Amino acid sequence: MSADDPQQVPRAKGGRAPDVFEPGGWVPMRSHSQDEEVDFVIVGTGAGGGTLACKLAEDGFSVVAFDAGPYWRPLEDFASDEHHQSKLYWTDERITAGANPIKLGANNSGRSVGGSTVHYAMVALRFRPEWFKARTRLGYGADWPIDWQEMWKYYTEVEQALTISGPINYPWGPRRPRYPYRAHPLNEAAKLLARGAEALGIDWTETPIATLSAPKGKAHRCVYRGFCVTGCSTNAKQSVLNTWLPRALTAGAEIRDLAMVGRIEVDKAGRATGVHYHREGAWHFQKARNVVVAGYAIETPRLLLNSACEQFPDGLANSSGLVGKNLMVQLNQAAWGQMKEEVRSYKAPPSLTISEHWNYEDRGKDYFGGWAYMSQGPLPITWVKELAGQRGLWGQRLIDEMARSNHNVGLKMVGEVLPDERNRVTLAEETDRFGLPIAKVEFSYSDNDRAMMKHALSFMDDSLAAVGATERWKEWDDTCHLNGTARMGDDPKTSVVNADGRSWDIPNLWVCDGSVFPTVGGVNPSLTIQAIACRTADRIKALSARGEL
Ligand SMILES: Cc1cc2nc3c(=O)[nH]c(=O)nc-3n(C[C@H](O)[C@H](O)[C@H](O)COP(=O)(O)OP(=O)(O)OC[C@H]3O[C@@H](n4cnc5c(N)ncnc54)[C@H](O)[C@@H]3O)c2cc1C
Repeated sequence: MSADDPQQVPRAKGGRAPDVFEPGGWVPMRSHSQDEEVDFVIVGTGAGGGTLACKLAEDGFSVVAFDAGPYWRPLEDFASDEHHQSKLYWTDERITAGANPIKLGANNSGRSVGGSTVHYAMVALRFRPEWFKARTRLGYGADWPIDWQEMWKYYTEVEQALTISGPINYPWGPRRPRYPYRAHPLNEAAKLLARGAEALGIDWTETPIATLSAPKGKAHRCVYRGFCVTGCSTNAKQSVLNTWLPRALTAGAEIRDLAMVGRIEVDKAGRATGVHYHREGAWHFQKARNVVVAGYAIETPRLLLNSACEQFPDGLANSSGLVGKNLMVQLNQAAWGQMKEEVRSYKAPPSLTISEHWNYEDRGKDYFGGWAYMSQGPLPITWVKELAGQRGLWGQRLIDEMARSNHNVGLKMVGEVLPDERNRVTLAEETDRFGLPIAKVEFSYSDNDRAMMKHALSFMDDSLAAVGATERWKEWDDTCHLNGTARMGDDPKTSVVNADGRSWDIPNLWVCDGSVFPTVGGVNPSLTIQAIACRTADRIKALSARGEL
C-alpha cells in the first residue's frame, strides 16, 4: 500500500460508468492522473460527500471523489425485487456490541455512488431551530457551532436542488419558502395517520419528500410502485446519485467508484498528502491538497482510526479522543394494527404524512428530545421479517398473517437519542478482505431513550385505535440513521472538527457527513447533512479566497 507500488496505473476513465444519467442528457466524466495533486479528494459520495463534490467542483476546485460502491444506472440496474436490491447496502462484517447491539445493513448504510440516499425513504425535514443550541435552549445534549438562521438558507438551497414535493404551509417551525413541487396525493396509510392525528387533536401534514410529484426535465414523476427503499428504478427519486452528482460531473469532478480508501497519508509536517485506495485488485495512491472524509458515521471514524501514524498514534483528528464517540442512532419504533378495509400501505412512497407535534411540544414529556412519526408501507420481504423477528410468527400463523397484510396499517417514529460517549465506534482485532481492521459498534439505550419510546409507542397506538385498527401491537426494537462520531464544535478539547468541518489537528483534513452532528434531533438527517455540505463548500471557497486553505 505504498505510493511507489508498481501496480498503480493512472486510469484513463474512472469507474464502470464514465458517464451518468441526468435529466437533460449524458455528461462525460473528467479523469485525473494519480500524480496530479488535486485540490480535494473526497472519501464517500453520499449525502455529505456527493453534495460537497458538486459544490466544490462548481466553485472551480479539482475534485476526485471515491466510493467503495458501484456507480449504478437505476434505469438499467435496479429490479423490483427486495432481495436483489440488497446489493445497495453496506453489508461487510462489523462487530456490534453494547447492551442493545444495533442491526446494521439495510436500515443503516449504503455502499453506492450516491451513498445511502440511493435507497433512502426520501423524507426531507429541517431541524427544529432550538436543536442547534440544544444545551443552552433546551438543557440537554450539546450546542452546535452553527445558528439555525444560517442553516435555513442552506436548507432552502437543498430543497430546491432536490425538487422537494411538499405542503403549501408547513405547520411547524419558522416560515420557509414554498416547496418547489406540490405534495403527493395521499395513499390510504397516509390518510389513516391524518385521521388519527385529528382524533387526538394534533397537527399533521403531507411529508416533504424527495421524489417528483410532476415531471422534471426528462425525468418522470413518481409512479407510486413503492420500491423506494430498495432503490428507485425510474429515477423519480431525487437522490444524490441523480441530483448533485450529474452537476458535479458537469463541473469537472471525477467519481472513482468501486474504490475502497484504506488509509489517509500524512507527511512529517502533519499535513494530509492523499489517500491509499484499493481498486481492481491493487492498492493505489491519489495525491491531494485536501482530504475530506465523508464515509458515514461508522466508516468515517474507522478510516480516521485506521490512518494512525507516527505523528498521530491514536488516529487522525483525534487529539480530543472523541473520534468514534457519541454515536447516535435514531429511535425507529413502530405501532401496527389491522383495518377492516384494505389499506395496501406499500402503494406509493412509504411516508406520505407526518406529525412533528412532539418535536415542537415540550410539555407533557418526562424525557429530553423530540420525535416525529410517519405513515409506513413495508414491502413483503421486510414485512415477513418483521412478523417473524418481532412477533415470533412462524409456519401457518405467518402464512395467515401475510395473507391479510393488505389490511395492515402502521406508524413509525424517528426519535432523538442523546449523545453519550459510551456509544461508540472503535477498531476490532478482526480485519476485512483488504486487511483493514473492521469497526466495532457499541450501543446501549439510556433511560431517556426508553421513556421517549414508551411515550411514542403509546401515542401512536392511541392514534391507530382512534381510526378503528384492531389487533394492535408494538415493535419495541428498531433503530435507524447513525450520526455523530466526529462531532463539530467550538472547542478542540470537546470536538473533532470546527463549524466548517475542518479538523482541529490537521488543517487540510475535513469531515463532511452525518458524523459531524453534535445532536441528532427527531427528524431524518439527510437534508441537514446536505445543508451542512453546502455550507462547508461556501466556507472553503471563502477561506481559499483569503488564502487560508
Ligand atoms: C433504508 C434507509 C432509509 C432512509 N431514509 C431516510 C429518509 O427518508 N430521510 C433522510 O433524511 N434520511 C434517510 N436515511 C438516512 C440517510 O440516507 C443518511 O443519513 C445519509 O445518506 C448519510 O449521509 P452520509 O454522507 O453520512 O453517508 P452515506 O450517504 O451513507 O454515504 C457514505 C458513502 O461513503 C462510502 N464509503 C464509506 N467508507 C468508504 C471508504 N473507506 N472508501 C470509499 N468509500 C467509502 C460508502 O460506500 C457510501 O456510499 C435513510 C437511510 C436508510 C439506510
